[in-house]
Amino acid sequence: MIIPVKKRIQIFDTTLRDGEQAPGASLTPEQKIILAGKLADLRVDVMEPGFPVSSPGDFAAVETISRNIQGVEICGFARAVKGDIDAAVRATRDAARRRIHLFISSSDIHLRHQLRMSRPEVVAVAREMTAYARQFCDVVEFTAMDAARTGIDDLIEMVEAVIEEGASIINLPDTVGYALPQEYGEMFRRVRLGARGGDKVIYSAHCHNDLGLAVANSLAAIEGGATQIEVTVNGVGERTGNCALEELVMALETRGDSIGAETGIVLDKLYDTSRMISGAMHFPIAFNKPVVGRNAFQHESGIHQDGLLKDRSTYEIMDPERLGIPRSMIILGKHSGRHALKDRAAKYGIALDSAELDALYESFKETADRQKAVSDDELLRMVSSTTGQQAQIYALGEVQVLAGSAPRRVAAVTVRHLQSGAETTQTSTGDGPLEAIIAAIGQGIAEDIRFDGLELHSLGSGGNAQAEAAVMVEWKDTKFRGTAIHHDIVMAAGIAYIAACNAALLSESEMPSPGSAVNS
Ligand SMILES: CC(=O)SCCNC(=O)CCNC(=O)[C@H](O)C(C)(C)COP(=O)(O)OP(=O)(O)OC[C@H]1O[C@@H](n2cnc3c(N)ncnc32)[C@H](O)[C@@H]1OP(=O)(O)O
Ligand SMILES: CC(C)C(=O)C(=O)O
Repeated sequence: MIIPVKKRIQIFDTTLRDGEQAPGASLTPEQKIILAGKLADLRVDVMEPGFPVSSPGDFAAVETISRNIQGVEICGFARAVKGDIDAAVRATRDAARRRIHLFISSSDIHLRHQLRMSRPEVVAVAREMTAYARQFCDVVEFTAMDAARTGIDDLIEMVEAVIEEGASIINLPDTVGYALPQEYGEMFRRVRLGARGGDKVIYSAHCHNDLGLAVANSLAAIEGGATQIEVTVNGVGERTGNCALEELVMALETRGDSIGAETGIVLDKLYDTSRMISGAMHFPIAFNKPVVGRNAFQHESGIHQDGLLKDRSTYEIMDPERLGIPRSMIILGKHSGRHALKDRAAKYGIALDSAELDALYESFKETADRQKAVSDDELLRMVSSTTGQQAQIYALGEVQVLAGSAPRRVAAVTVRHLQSGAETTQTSTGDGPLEAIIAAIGQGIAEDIRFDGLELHSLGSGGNAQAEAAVMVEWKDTKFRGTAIHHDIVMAAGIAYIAACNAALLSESEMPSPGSAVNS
């Protein structure tokens, strides 16, 4: 069998430059330095950590990243202005591999209204500044800003001029997210074939998402001959953002057979990197965001759940574990069916015959009709009341939490061991109320179960708002998860913690094997 060779696409990450230009996304130099390390671990090929002339902080960030981050080419961004180029050259001086990225507009709209220069003047500046940058740096990337709205002959004229002066990477951006895939790909083909020297340079695409086409346009550029794609993590960037790194990478990974291209990105770091960028920028990730959104691998509909339980490929085109996402998740809610209920109960070691399952299903649907989702804890209580089977080992009794301006928060909880009837009351403190309740419950659980993390989401808003908590624990080298929903965020976390401990302990019970360790 002949395996076709895939084109290697260079990933040029501009999260810390164009990504940071999104209103509200500004990062401190310290944050940029940490995030640059994460991007290097992700193995982006080129990193643009800032715009050195734009502020002393950005200069310092690019300078420190150039000195300390290894294994990635560092790019200094500059207008076609000597002062910008000088700053970019100085800031990237200590990088093991570097490039200067300079840009000037090419479209009539920008020439007339922004630069207020004639075309011959702009081409002359592009030429002169490319030659100037080449004096200091062997690798110069030139961007014809607003290329996608530029007449093809004008674009070719500018590209030929900068190639003559030594630019070896030509970026043709869709600066305002205006292009359609077919025309964007065609622009690359025409410049590549039409410009003198156009066959000797690397082509780069840089797409904005104003019409939701940034990824599609980037893929079209690859078809048109681009071998470098400029991206940002989570698609952050000016206005509606840039081509999202994780979406482009996974499109190539999933459909590389058809596109014939691949990247060097370390897939299992995608999710963590996405969360770090989201946290640092304070930009939440939409639930339905491709690849890294909360719902990307969560399923609530019975028919989909049934298919997934039989074989994941029925409704998932990517394997979440390859992306560093723990697993696909089955969420129990009003659209769920018997297969999912039976499977969830089995994961807690509870076998249900068909009459018990029918009774549970009826009670479940009544509850699910009134709320967004049904937590494991609620399900286990329904199992106990509908089947008489003891489906819980521990239960949370009285809870009191003191929060306020005092430096430490205090929690007192009663934990009941349902089988023995034993009860213990524990008190603990923490920097926040969540930390305090988690510590107090941990003291009340006799077994050595390690708390391994908490996720909180808000369900709804206003008077109906509820908190959904998911707690991960580790028991005998295996991870377990418990979820709970409550109007009180602290209670949601506490109940979810107990549910996770129950999941761990029930996995060892006499009842039939709970199947896979990390339960859905
Ligand atoms: C599509 C993009 O993402 S482009 C990058 C956009 N990013 C940013 O602007 C973020 C950082 N920017 C900044 O900190 C500031 O805008 C600076 C430091 C770059 C410039 O600040 P100022 O000198 O005060 O100029 P200001 O931003 O108000 O105006 C931009 C000037 O640059 C000119 N200009 C814009 N692009 C270019 C270019 N590629 N090459 C040369 N000149 C340019 C404009 O015509 C304008 O010139 P004018 O003063 O003669 O009218
Ligand atoms: C200047 C280039 C690289 C850019 O950010 C754009 O065109 O959006």
